[in-house]
Amino acid sequence: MSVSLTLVDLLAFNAVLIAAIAAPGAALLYFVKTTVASGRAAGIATGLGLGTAAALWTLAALLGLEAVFALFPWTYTALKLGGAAYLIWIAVQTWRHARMPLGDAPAPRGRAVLSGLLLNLGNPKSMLFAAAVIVVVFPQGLAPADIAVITLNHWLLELAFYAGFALLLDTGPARRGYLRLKPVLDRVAATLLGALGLRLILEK
Ligand SMILES: NC(=[NH2+])NCCC[C@H](N)C(=O)O
Repeated sequence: MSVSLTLVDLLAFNAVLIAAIAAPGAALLYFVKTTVASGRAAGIATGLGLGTAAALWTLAALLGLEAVFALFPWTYTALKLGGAAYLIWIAVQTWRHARMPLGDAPAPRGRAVLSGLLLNLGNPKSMLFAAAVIVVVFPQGLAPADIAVITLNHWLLELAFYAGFALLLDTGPARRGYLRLKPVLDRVAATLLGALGLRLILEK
């Protein structure tokens, strides 16, 4: 027999999720950098990619797919190494372009969506995190409709968070400050992204 999802369950899930999205990490750093450098449309597109990947990890966890990681640990390792390589690649590109002025042409949005998607798909910890939260927050035996509601809720929350944050960040002073300090800020961002990539490789 399936039990039903309550509003309280969803609110609890959303509270944990907001804390996770807002916690500083590679995704947040990349989102902030893209928004300040390329504007709100590019930021929102990046958030769309990040949020879609994160919601897919939650869907996977709701379907119990973390068992795949337990059965075939190499799938986890492969995803993690792919994610790490991608982060390090972004870090190298960011470092190399640090001294270049920003072009007037805004970054293509399709690319921003794809970057966000790849960045969070290469973070298999997302699924383990979602699985752990789901076990605590939701009752056992969710119906397919509940699974759809939770996934859609997660996706919309991600979009709302990144869109709202992009609007807050994309201001004249933030952009002028960034442009003035671009060579330094890009290298700091590149170093942090590279370090996060290395940490992914080294951690158990
Ligand atoms: N729901 C998410 N967007 N999760 C991934 C992001 C985790 C963390 N905020 C980071 O910046 O790396």
